[in-house]
Amino acid sequence: MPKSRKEPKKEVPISELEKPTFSEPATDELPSQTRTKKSTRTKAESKSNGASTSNPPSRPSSGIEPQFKSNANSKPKPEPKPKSRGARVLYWHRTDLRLTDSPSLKNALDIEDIESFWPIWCFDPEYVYRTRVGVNRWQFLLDSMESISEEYKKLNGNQRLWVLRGNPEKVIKKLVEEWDITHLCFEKDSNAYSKVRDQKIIGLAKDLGIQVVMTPGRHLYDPDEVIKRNNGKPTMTLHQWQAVTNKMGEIPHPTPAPESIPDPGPSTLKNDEDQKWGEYQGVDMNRGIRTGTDTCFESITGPSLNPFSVPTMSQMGFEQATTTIRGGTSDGHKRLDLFLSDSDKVAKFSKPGSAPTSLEPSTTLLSPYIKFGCVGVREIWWGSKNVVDIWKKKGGKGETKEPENMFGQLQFRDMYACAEAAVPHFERIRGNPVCKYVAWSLQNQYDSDGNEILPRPKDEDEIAEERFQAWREGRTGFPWIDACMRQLKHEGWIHHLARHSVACFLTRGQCYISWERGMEVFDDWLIDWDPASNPGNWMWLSCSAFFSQYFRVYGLVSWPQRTDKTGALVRKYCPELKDFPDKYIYAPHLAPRGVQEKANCIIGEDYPSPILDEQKEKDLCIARLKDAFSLGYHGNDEDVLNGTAKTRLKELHAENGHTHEKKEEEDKKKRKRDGEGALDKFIKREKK
Ligand SMILES: Cc1cc2nc3c(=O)[nH]c(=O)nc-3n(C[C@H](O)[C@H](O)[C@H](O)COP(=O)(O)OP(=O)(O)OC[C@H]3O[C@@H](n4cnc5c(N)ncnc54)[C@H](O)[C@@H]3O)c2cc1C
Repeated sequence: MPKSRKEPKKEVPISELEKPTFSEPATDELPSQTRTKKSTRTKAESKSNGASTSNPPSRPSSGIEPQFKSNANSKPKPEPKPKSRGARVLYWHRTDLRLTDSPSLKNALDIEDIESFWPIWCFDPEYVYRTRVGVNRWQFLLDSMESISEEYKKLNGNQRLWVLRGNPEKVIKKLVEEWDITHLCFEKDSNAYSKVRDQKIIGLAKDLGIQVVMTPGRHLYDPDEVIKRNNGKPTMTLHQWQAVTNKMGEIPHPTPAPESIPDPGPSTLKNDEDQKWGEYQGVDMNRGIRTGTDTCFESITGPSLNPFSVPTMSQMGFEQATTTIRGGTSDGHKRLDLFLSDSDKVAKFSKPGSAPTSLEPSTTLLSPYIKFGCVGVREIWWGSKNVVDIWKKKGGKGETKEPENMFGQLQFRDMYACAEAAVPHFERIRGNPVCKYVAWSLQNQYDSDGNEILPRPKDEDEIAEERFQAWREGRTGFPWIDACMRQLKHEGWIHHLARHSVACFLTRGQCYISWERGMEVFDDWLIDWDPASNPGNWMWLSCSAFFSQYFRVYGLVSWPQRTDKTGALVRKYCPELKDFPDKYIYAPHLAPRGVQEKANCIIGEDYPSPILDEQKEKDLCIARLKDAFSLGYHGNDEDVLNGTAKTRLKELHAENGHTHEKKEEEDKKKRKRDGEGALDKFIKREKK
């Protein structure tokens, strides 16, 4: 019997948090503060920097004195400070793994009279087990954590990224109690999951009597503010987003990176032996890539020989990554600098004009660095703006405009964020008010309580299931699709227009399979996966929302040929086809047997025959989408929720002859009319 998906997070009973503890030996000698920032900013000024704060600081009475030890180079040991004076700040890195362009970090460092400061990362078992993340994204995250840790060390030899393991509520409670925390600061996120989590954290902070400073900074404008100004509605077009944000003033300039970081306070934590830091009840969504034992959660601080360290892939039980794209704020900034160093490229950046077929990325490849907050969006925006302004001053002409230029790209990202934050169930069809209803094959199924049924029951549509697997594994028999899917799996990134191609093919182009299934594969494999951009773009490509020209379908041969007639990407990712002549590289099944033999690749044996008839399926898909648009259902309509919409739509397809059977019949008639087979044609031609 398939089980229903567990709803997020189980509350941890307080009793469990208060079990007896034992002490772990101290590992670090802590020097005195190298910098205690005395901010002259008032609280009102801090707020005007976008931060929202909760609860005035009130010192928790844990009875633990701050531990200050002298620096080897410094003079006499300072007297231990009496409690309840300076601020003891936890800076919680979640969506930002950078020091530059971080209004949130700036607000944290601007807190008056900082006594101790810990930049932390909290590995949440919910994230580690419940979220689909492939090996390449894991590796990218770990790289990015290492990279920011190095940046902290450069600013203050006593600092690092303090990596903790466990449910954030449990971990934060423990840190507040043991490290005597007064402030918890983090970058605000606006997506549905983060909001629920943040409310819990804010409630916890209130109970613990600490102040929360939550600052937006992940987008050009705070999505919640944009939605508020849009009367609570999502922005469903770039034009809508621009109309609202045009009245919100200039995009803020990036805040400078800090020049120094205060010292941390104590660097030890008691390990509660019986505390289950990795407690999680549900399906491990990453079990497919977890080939080893996960030792990440054995204690809150990680391995005793290297406490608070960034875990390795093997400590998390994961296989090695395959991607060549490595994470980190340092690499991200190198990539940004490289882009900005070519002013012509920046000024004339044109997304539709870039090549999905090129072996080296023809766009910036900044998306994974933006996703993990290794690079700030305002740095890209203002960096590009300055370059274009100087270029124009020097006489440059013919710059590209929105939406195809770099500014348009960043705006699209914000537009999706402002849609996701305002739309319930943005990541699925059922219950999603902006998603048009199409009777796709392999849609998610739900039990009577509305919970998704997982693991998925076998779908009755076996052909669709086979097509889906072939698409996922890059063996559709269409080299362009297969090369893109294999590149995606291997590298965790493909060009935007390659994503268009594979998404269109899977959904409204040919396969007629639910975008939810394709989105899930991207959830697994993309290193730049984003909870707004991924479902948003899948809805766009499947004409479920944002875009509706369902009759415009990407050709499986003509489209890649537009930018590369030689098929370089196919030759790289489908090496079995590498010796085909250019003429057949995107359609090797059309090559005569002799050509196949010469290329050492027989279609149907060494490389699959096409899984479907491109044109026939395209016609059928367009016809069905037309039917769906005529009924005009959306994911939250009662008829969709109770299943009537699916039945009505299927009846309409049958009435209009938009079924495989009818199409087959028509084709047969047509063949008869035109003459069947090669011989008939030959006779006809002779008669002429
Ligand atoms: C089906 C599908 C799924 C996608 N899933 C994601 C995703 O999970 N995460 C993600 O970041 N992008 C996603 N995209 C959007 C886009 O493909 C990538 O942002 C882009 O290809 C990243 O490459 P780049 O950094 O070189 O982009 P560039 O062209 O250099 O653009 C710069 C930045 O602008 C933003 N951007 C550009 N286009 C888009 C867009 N259409 N939507 C949202 N942001 C955009 C990205 O942050 C990108 O890094 C998806 C697109 C499709 C068609």
